[in-house]
Amino acid sequence: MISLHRSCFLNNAGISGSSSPFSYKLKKLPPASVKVTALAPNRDRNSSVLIENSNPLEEIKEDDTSSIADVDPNSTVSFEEPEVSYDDAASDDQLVTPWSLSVASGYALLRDPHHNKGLAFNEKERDAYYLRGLLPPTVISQDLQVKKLMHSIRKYQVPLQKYMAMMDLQELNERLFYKLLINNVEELLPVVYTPTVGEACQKYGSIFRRPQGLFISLKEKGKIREVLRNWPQRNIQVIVVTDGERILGLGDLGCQGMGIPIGKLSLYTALGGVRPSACLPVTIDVGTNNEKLLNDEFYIGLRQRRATGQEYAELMHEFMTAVKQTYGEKVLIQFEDFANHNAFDLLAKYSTTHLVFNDDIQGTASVVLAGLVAALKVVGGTLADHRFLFLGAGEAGTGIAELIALEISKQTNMPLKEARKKISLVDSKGLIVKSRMESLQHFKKPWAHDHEPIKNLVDAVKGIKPTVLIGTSGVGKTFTKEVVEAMAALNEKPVIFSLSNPTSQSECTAEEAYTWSQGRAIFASGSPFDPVEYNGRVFVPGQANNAYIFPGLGLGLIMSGAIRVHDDMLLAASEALAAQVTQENFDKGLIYPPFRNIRKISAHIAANVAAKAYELGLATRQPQPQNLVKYAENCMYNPAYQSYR
Ligand SMILES: NC(=O)C1=CN([C@@H]2O[C@H](COP(=O)(O)OP(=O)(O)OC[C@H]3O[C@@H](n4cnc5c(N)ncnc54)[C@H](OP(=O)(O)O)[C@@H]3O)[C@@H](O)[C@H]2O)C=CC1
Ligand SMILES: CC(=O)C(=O)O
Ligand SMILES: [Mg+2]
Repeated sequence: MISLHRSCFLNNAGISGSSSPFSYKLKKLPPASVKVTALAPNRDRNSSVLIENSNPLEEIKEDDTSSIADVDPNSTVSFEEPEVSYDDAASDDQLVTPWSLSVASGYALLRDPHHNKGLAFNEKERDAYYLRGLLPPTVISQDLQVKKLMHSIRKYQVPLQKYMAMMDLQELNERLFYKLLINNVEELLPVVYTPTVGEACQKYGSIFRRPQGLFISLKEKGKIREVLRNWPQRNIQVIVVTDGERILGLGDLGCQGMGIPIGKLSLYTALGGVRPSACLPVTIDVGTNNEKLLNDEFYIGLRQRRATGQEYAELMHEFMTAVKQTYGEKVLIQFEDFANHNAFDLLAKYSTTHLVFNDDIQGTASVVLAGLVAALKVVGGTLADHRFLFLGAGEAGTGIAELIALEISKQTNMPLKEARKKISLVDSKGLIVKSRMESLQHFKKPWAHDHEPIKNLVDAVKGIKPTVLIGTSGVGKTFTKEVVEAMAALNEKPVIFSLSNPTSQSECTAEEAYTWSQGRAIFASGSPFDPVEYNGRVFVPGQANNAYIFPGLGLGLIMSGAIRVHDDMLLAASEALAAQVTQENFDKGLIYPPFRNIRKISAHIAANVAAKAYELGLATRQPQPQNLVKYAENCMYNPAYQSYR
């Protein structure tokens, strides 16, 4: 018996030229004779790779379990016929082998999302791969397919329907999904990402169809390496992992948080060019404290309250260890949407042994710093000349605050402790001040300044007199008219960021920010808002979302073979992003470049991050490419269809 794996079938590099959906050259055999059963996926470790690898990012190891080079590429191959061809041929009391695999051709090829091209299969391919009759006679281009799909997606009125249509497409035809997303990124980002992904997570139990990532629950304790081996791809380069406890500003969604890693990784591919087969979404399920979900008959996760303490730590540790053992030291792990009582500790624990970063703490910090640096061109002064006030002192709030302080300290040689004094934070109990020190969580302590206690935000604005107000509270409508007016009374051009997601949790809307400040606010938000017309002028709000940063940051880490994430890399990412804002953008009120240029932006971010990795001696890919921007662009996955020989 032969074990087969589809990741080996095709070079995923997105290069033009021809390849075959078979990874070996089969002499023409009818589809039935190329059907095989596998003992279990990928247990055979003694193989090497047949296909030429032209993507510098695609490192195929000698012992890559996903290849089938032990099959003579020039021979006519006959495979053992499966005892049971189809699972549904078995009666209830018969045992079946659930992992029978078929080589992609004919009907199966049309159902293989990695190789399916639908009506774009040309005449030759239709002959070669037994597709005659399975498709109507028309052959159309990928561009026409994109046009047609956009047409149908635009017909849906309900965002969740658009989301489901996109997920269906991803499961049907992966390249078309990415082509569509890349070509229409500004229109489709709110569909596959915030705000719609939030609703999708809330309803994930009802809309769940097929697994798009790995669920690792307490039931899998002691078996996580086995679970990782069940995933069909081997050359994983990026993992986004959540435990679902703080999904956007929507709270604990347990196992249904899976929508977030899936969405983030779609952006790794579409925005950052990391190939889809290198991406692994993971949800760690330790239960949920969400009563509504626990009582929901359609809930798909463990029906128990969250495990904590040692039980939680042990599962996470087994996961982190298994990931490194399975994919090697250079696999990037992005922590996403963990609650802050775990997020900071996990980051501190694993940042010295693994290539990890926390997107909510560090990615967010990098994107916001970029927006602030760009905003200085409009409001004037240096970072050190400004005063910053945050509503929300959790992961995003303290993460951003720390990176701003670090940058001020670097720019001015001011001690970090001094730089922090320019930044104040308000949490659910009021301004963070020294007198609260004893009861503060550890990540808030550096922000406990000498100041009298203040209970509410308006009074904090009046007392601190900030030039910049940043919302990271996860609570909508907290930048009231009074708050925005207080900012506008203090500043000619108040900088106001409402970062909380999804839209329902935004501290204020773009319209509110512009209207209440009489069109003077420099505004950006975590979830997108439409342009606003105020007093005959159109303001285009920027989207201050870590989606600008993590795809390029990840690409830079991968392409340099970085082994650790360093704060200076976040500063490098931030600097590259800020440099992409043009005068034309500023003229429209934007402090971020438009997402439609995101692949170019990501290439610049990746190059800056990689350069920093080389400078810090943290890069292992040698020699350093001369032109890192070009190198980044060449590394990027291109979703154009490949021609099959
Ligand atoms: N735009 C972007 O790219 C990103 C946006 N976010 C968004 O930021 C929000 C917060 O995320 P995160 O920092 O991880 O969450 P955390 O839970 O870590 O922090 C939330 C903070 O807000 C405070 N808070 C809650 N309610 C209030 C209130 N009514 N008044 C004042 N403070 C309040 C909490 O106070 P206390 O500590 O007292 O409980 C806590 O300090 C989320 O909506 C998330 O979607 C996050 C990451 C990236
Ligand atoms: C954007 C993001 O990471 C969040 O809202 O959590
Ligand atoms: Mg997040």
